[in-house]
Order: sequence, then C-alpha cells, then structure tokens
Amino acid sequence: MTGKSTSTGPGGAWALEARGLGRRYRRGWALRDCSFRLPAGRICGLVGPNGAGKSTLLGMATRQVEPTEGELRLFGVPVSDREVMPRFAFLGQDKPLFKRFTVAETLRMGGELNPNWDMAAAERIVRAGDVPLHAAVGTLSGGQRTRVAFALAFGKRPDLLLLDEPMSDLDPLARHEMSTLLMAEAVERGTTVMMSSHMLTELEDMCDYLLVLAEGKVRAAGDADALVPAHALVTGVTQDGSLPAALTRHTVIESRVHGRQFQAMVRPRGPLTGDWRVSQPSLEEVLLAHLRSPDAPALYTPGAAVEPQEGRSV
Ligand SMILES: Nc1ncnc2c1ncn2[C@@H]1O[C@H](COP(=O)(O)OP(=O)(O)OP(=O)(O)O)[C@@H](O)[C@H]1O
Repeated sequence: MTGKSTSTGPGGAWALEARGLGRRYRRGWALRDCSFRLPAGRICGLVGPNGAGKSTLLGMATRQVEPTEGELRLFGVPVSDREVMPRFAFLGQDKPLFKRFTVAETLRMGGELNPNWDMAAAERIVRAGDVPLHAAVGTLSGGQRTRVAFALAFGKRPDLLLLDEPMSDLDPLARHEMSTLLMAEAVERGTTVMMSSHMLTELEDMCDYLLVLAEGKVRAAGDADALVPAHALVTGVTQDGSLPAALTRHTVIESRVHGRQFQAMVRPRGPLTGDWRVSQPSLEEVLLAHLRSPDAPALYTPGAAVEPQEGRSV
C-alpha cells in the first residue's frame, strides 16, 4: 500500500501536506505542530526569521531530516515512501557540484542519476545564460554555478522544487535573472515551488502562496492575495498611551505607541469603525508584523489548514 491520498483542492492534489509535523533536536524543538497544505502548481514563499525552522521543514520534505512526530505527504504519498524521490528536486545554498567536472559532464551526470532526465531543458537553461558547456564548474562565477544547479534541478523534471535560499550569494542582477528563469520554467511546466528567502520584496514579486514560520510554529499559511486583505493598518491618536479599547475587539497582531500616535496591524473581526485611519498594508508590512509577534494567532486562508478531525482516503 502506498498510502496515496485522494485529497484534492481547487488546484488539484496537494503538493505538500503536513499534519502535526515536528522535529526535535537535543536543544529542543526546531519545528512543532506544523500543519498546512500547499496546493499543486503554486509558488510558495517560505518566510521566517533565523532559526524559525525553514531548513528543518525543507530537510524533512527532501528526506534529509527524519520527522520526530507527525506526517508529511508529497502529492499524497508519505515522504518516507521512496516513491516520492523522482517527484522533487532540491536546491540549497551550497550547490553540490563537482568543481572539476565540465558543465556538459555535470549535465550528463544528471542524466545518469535521474530516470526522467530532460537534457534539452537542462541545456537550454545553461545556454540561455551563455554558460560554456566545456568550462569546468570550478571556473564559473557564482551566478553561472547557480544557473548550472538550476539546470540540474529542472532537468530532473520535478513536480515539486524545494529551494533553500538558493540565490543568497548572488548579486541583484543575477538574482533577478535567476528569479525570472525560475518563474518561467515553473509556470511552463506547472511545477510547484517552495522557496525560502529573507528577501521579502523578492517573495512578494514571485510567490502566490506563503508559509510563515516563527519559533518553530506556523504563523500564517495560504494565498498571498488573501493574506494581505485579511489585515488592516490602523493609525490614530491615543488618549491614554494605549490602544483604543474598541480596537482590541479585533485581532491585534502588533501595535506600537509613539507619543500620542498609535499604529496597529489588525485582523478585523467586523467593521473597523472608529476615530482612526485605516489603510491596507503591503505584504511586507503584514509579514514583518507576524514575524515580530510570534504569539499572535496564526492565520490560514481557506484550504491551507489541515483540520485534525478531517478524514483521509487511503
Ligand atoms: N542538526 C541540528 N542539530 C541541532 N539543532 C538544530 C539542527 N538543525 C537545526 N537546529 C536548530 O533548529 C532550529 C531551526 O533551525 P533551522 O535551520 O530549521 O532554521 P531556519 O529557519 O532555516 O534558519 P535560517 O534562516 O537561519 O537558515 C534552530 O534553533 C537550530 O539551531
């Protein structure tokens, strides 16, 4: 029995589905009670401060880290099942390339290791960046090496591409070039992408889905387009140095008082009427508020949550 799930959402099967997923190290939990769904075909930004558990989650999704508790499924198949292996590709900060191999040899190795290898696609990615096929990988620039690593990842023709800050060592031009390449390839093939990054504006441009982690817990998950409008930025004058009582009826994610001015990021529970100004925050403002307030209630947009009582067909 493969344990295939028939769970589907509006976007088809769930590319990733975590239920009560956790990983404990000697020092404590790196990730705990992690439950979410990522529909297939989405480009998901994985956001969180240092030590939030992003690499741990990506490690579990790529079978490099064993979960301590809970379960994780890729396209309905438990990650412990070897059947998931050809379905994902991983690209991290360290590009595991052999420096003495030429680019052509590197791509041939990709062909040897992967049954579904698409040499034409891999070569197209390399050639589009004017990377010479006969050059040794060790002589390439950081941007060129990243391009070769991308070619290896996409040549595998994965259904799910997992990226752990793959562009952190690139200059802004090379980052832009790689992001464009990533988007074009993913959109053309309908590849699901989960990508961790500390560059919030980059995530805002690229991602249509977000998973926000802080202190090893999910803070928000779901459609980027729905997460932002669920929040409002409220500013006004405080009478007594604290937030107006009427505002505390809503879910306050973060608030600050400077002199007589207050500002609050809230998730309205009804009409936000009061003696204050209301504006729509940017995605960056919403993410920063959540990252600074790990105790604020987590937010899941419809479809992103996994209800514990929900049944699964196997
Ligand atoms: N192999 C390990 N042994 C012990 N503790 C670990 C190990 N890997 C991660 N941790 C701890 O787990 C927590 C989460 O780490 P993780 O690397 O997943 O965070 P992250 O969100 O990827 O951080 P960053 O943005 O800095 O890369 C941290 O407290 C970290 O010290």
